[in-house]
Amino acid sequence: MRRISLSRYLIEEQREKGRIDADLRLLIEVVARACQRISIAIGKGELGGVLGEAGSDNVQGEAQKKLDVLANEILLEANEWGGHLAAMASEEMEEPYPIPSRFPKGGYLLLFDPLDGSSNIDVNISVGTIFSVLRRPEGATNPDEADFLQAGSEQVVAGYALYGPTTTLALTLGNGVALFTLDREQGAFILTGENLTIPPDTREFAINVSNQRHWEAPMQRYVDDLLAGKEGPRGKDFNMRWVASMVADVHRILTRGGVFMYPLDARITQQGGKLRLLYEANPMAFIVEQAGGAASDGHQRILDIQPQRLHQRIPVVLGSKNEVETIVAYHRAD
Ligand SMILES: O=P(O)(O)OC[C@H]1O[C@](O)(COP(=O)(O)O)[C@@H](O)[C@@H]1O
Ligand SMILES: [Mg+2]
Ligand SMILES: [Mg+2]
Repeated sequence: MRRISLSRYLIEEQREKGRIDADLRLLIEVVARACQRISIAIGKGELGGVLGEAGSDNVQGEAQKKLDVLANEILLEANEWGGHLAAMASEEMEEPYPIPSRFPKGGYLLLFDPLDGSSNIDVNISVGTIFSVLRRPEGATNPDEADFLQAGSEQVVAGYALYGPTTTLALTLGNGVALFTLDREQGAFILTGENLTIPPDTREFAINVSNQRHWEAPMQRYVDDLLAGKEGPRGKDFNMRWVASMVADVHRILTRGGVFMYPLDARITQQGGKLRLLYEANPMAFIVEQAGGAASDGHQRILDIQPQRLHQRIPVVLGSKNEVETIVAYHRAD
């Protein structure tokens, strides 16, 4: 079997297929290397002193874990000097991070959720990193918040690393989704899947049902109908999974189908939802669509939403296409 490393895959994408330029190739390589470092830190767990609270809050008022802070620093440090970026934005930082003036600047913007699934860190359950790449708008030499407010359909690259029993990297350059597995001995990501495809139909859903009483009526009705199984209006039994790490739940869907939902909740109406549009919903929506799935906020395609704020949150429904369409139909009927 041909062993294709991420580096070789990217060089072929650049040289033979002309899909990416040298800066984008460097950017993806650097992010992947940062994810390897994060994977190593997570693997050390208690022995590396990386578990527990950092003792600070992020911009969303959430208590930061040591690993939230560490993963953020690793990504910033790895990406600031290569000359491929104009600025970065992170779930963990209030303002965009400008490239320090001592380094050259490039034509791309990088956005990330450095550590997704924070509540799972201390209990040794899979967590991840999610990233998204946009073009720097023309003339934006020192990009500010407004320059990051681009619809998800403008993303040029999106991906995630999943730190599970194995560390995997899912990547889309806008032409399907490829999957890489970290070879820990070699220190390299190796191609282990191409053109990942999410089956259009499913019998598996992922949602935090403990919030049911706070959801809007269409979502309550939909989940009631799933739980009614064979005897209910759907006429079939459904299985449920909820890792509480979006990366892990989305990865399962990419592997065997399913639908993932984090709906609006009466307690968080003000903030618009739980998940972040720019760091979580958009990159995952891009990946899922590239694998033949769909992603909606219940009413419209996530990738069409024009962001208003850097840390905007939205409801998320994504996964198997026909099931996402069914959920949208429940919302339409309301
Ligand atoms: O704890 P809950 O309410 O089930 O929420 C779980 C969701 O929150 C998240 O952990 C939010 O992401 P962060 O850990 O990056 O804040 C998602 O990964 C996950 O799907
Ligand atoms: Mg997250
Ligand atoms: Mg996070």
